[in-house]
Amino acid sequence: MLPYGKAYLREELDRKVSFEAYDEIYTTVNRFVTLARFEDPRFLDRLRLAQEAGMSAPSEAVTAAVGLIASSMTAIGFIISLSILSPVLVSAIILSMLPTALVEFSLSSQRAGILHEIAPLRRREFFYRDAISNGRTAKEIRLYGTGDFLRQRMLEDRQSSDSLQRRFARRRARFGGTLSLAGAILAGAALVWAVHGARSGTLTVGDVSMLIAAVAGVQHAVSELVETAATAHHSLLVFDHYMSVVDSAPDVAPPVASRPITALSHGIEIRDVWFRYSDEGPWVLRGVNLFIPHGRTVGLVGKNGAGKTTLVKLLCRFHDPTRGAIYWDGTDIRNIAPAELRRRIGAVFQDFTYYDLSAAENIGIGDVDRIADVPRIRRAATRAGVHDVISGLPYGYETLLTRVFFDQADKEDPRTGVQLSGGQWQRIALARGLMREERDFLILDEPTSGLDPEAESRVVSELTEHRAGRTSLLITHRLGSIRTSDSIAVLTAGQISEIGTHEELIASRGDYADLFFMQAEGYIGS
Ligand SMILES: Nc1ncnc2c1ncn2[C@@H]1O[C@H](COP(=O)(O)OP(=O)(O)OP(=O)(O)O)[C@@H](O)[C@H]1O
Repeated sequence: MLPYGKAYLREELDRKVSFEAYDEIYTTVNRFVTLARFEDPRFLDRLRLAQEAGMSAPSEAVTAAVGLIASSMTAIGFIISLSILSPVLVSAIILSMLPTALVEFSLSSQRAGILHEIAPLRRREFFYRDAISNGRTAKEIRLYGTGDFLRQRMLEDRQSSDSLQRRFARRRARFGGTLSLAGAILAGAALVWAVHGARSGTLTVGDVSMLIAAVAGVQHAVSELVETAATAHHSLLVFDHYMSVVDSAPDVAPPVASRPITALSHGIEIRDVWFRYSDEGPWVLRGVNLFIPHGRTVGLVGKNGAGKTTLVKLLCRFHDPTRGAIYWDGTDIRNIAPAELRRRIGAVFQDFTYYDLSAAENIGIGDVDRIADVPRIRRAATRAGVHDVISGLPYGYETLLTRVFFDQADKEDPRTGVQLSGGQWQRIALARGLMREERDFLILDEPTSGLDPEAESRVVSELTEHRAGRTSLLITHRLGSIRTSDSIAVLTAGQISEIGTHEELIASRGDYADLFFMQAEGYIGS
């Protein structure tokens, strides 16, 4: 009864500690305001270690602490009984354990170091594993026949991490073997001494048998004590990775002068903004100046890699400008709490997210406070031209947009989840961005790139109507859908090279006009 009760309590303690650690780590990750840490491989390695440590290290440390108390008590008991017979032998045994202790502690540090070393390998291994077994990559993998290539890469990484661990295991076995041999020699010497004592009459036969038992007992108890202490040491070292993540400093400096954000009334000004992703990297934005007046739509066009999406990231404050600043009605956005700023922005990103959730949740998540606001969700879906598609799904808005999960209620129903087409998904993402009806600033980064011409024309006219009187930034390569913008800016290699209305830019015969006519020719022929 008692062992079962003890095991239950231990497991319950493990569950509670792991749950808290699990919660804390993801709460910390959610607190990161910018994308910088998510783009830093060193941080991602630490996060992976912290995730593992958060799961195992707390319970290991608890086990080790409990074990430490138990083995200390056993060791003390044996030491007392042996010291009655031979205090010198006790001292010799304890001294002989010192090298073991030093070696064990050094090995536990090395083991923690190896975990750090293999973290990038493990992360890559997970990437390959996920790519091979993920429904979203299955098409390409099959078409290009890359399954074995990825599996090979995965196994290579696994072999590299295995070989690091094997090297450590061998070192440990070598040291452990040598120390055990030294212990056996010491125990042998004690036996010889005891036999000699019995012969000379200083020890009785009873003393000899007790001495043999006590030497073995002390050696076992002390080595267990050392091993448990080393395990605790290792758990603490690993736990350090966890602590370094949960204690991470905020990823943006607190505002110099925090200002409350007010409804946009004048406009958003990007003033001499320079940006590069790292100190060594090339400049992506090189002194961008752009004003987005309140109530107007500014279109932004430019070649691939010109820096359009980067500018969007700065507007949402996923990164801060390296030089220059962005002003919201004259207030530097670095002086506005990021969450407040983002509450006023609605956005549709080029690389939007596919959530394995229902259609309603996939849209409602655009304004999580209104995730249950069905009329608003339907309105957003209608504007994005996806209402009819959703209405035709087996469970309408409640249909899961994934074949990865079962909805408990429909476990037996093959219609439980559906897969949408690329363009339908894009309209879902657009609806998500339109959930924030009263937001001040709408950013649309390639919102119609995957739509068929009919859907595009419908969505463009819906969006034009929706944008009227609202402040928005529209980025697209489809110049036909940008011509109704109040003004259009051309971004060339990180700088605004042209700005004006569609008519002005066509008349000036610059890059925009070239791009526009090139596209138009593609449709009507030359
Ligand atoms: N996270 C990143 N780290 C480093 N460089 C990046 C990162 N994201 C983008 N870049 C680089 O910044 C430059 C601008 O990229 P950006 O995505 O802003 O271009 P874009 O104008 O939106 O292009 P597209 O029309 O292809 O979407 C590119 O050279 C790209 O390689």
